[in-house]
Amino acid sequence: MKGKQLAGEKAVEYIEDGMIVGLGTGSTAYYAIKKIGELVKSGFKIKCVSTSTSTTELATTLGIELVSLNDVESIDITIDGADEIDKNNNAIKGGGGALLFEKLVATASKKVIWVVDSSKMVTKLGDFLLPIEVIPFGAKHVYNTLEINGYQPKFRYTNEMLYKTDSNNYIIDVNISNVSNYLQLQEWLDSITGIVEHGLFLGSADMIVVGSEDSCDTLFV
Ligand SMILES: O=C[C@H](O)[C@H](O)[C@H](O)COP(=O)(O)O
Repeated sequence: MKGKQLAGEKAVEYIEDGMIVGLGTGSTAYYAIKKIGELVKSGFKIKCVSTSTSTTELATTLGIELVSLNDVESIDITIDGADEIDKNNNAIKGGGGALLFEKLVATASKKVIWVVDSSKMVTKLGDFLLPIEVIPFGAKHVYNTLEINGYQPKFRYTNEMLYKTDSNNYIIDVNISNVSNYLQLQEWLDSITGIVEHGLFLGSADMIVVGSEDSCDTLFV
């Protein structure tokens, strides 16, 4: 827990007064958002774009001004978590189901900082299942395609109900531990009708802040 806090809070040091800031989702981004709340209380004038309803709720309680992604030209800096990051700066994201908005916000950002504890840094992606967001219509057919191709798909459930994203889509989690060419996998997933987005974020961060028990390292990538 300490590593997440150290990383989340460290990344906030890169925010300057007047910036437009992308707010990630999850238990590490949580610490960054709390710290941003303190900046706002101290007088910083920043506007933020949220990546999920849970982040919107947190930011609102902290008095952070939120704007729609549609209402900004670009985002100066985004701070977001990740589920796994390999040595080539490729990540799996979406454990919390926010991958679609997170990818849209990251794409619109001039600088992206991933904040993680050291357990998220891996040699190879794939211990964590890759989340794939699919529209409900025909979702079983997308599932079948993933299954036939060996990805051991699992529909995500919460409280015994199919999990629904903020866009009311389903998540299918797949096993990519046998994959070595992520670019090829990305291209293939992007080509499947019914897949809205997936949690492969290939080389899309500018900086990674890795927290451990008592310190954190900043990697510029
Ligand atoms: O959908 C959720 C996001 O991609 C999170 O940033 C990711 O799952 C990491 O979350 P946490 O910091 O809670 O481990």
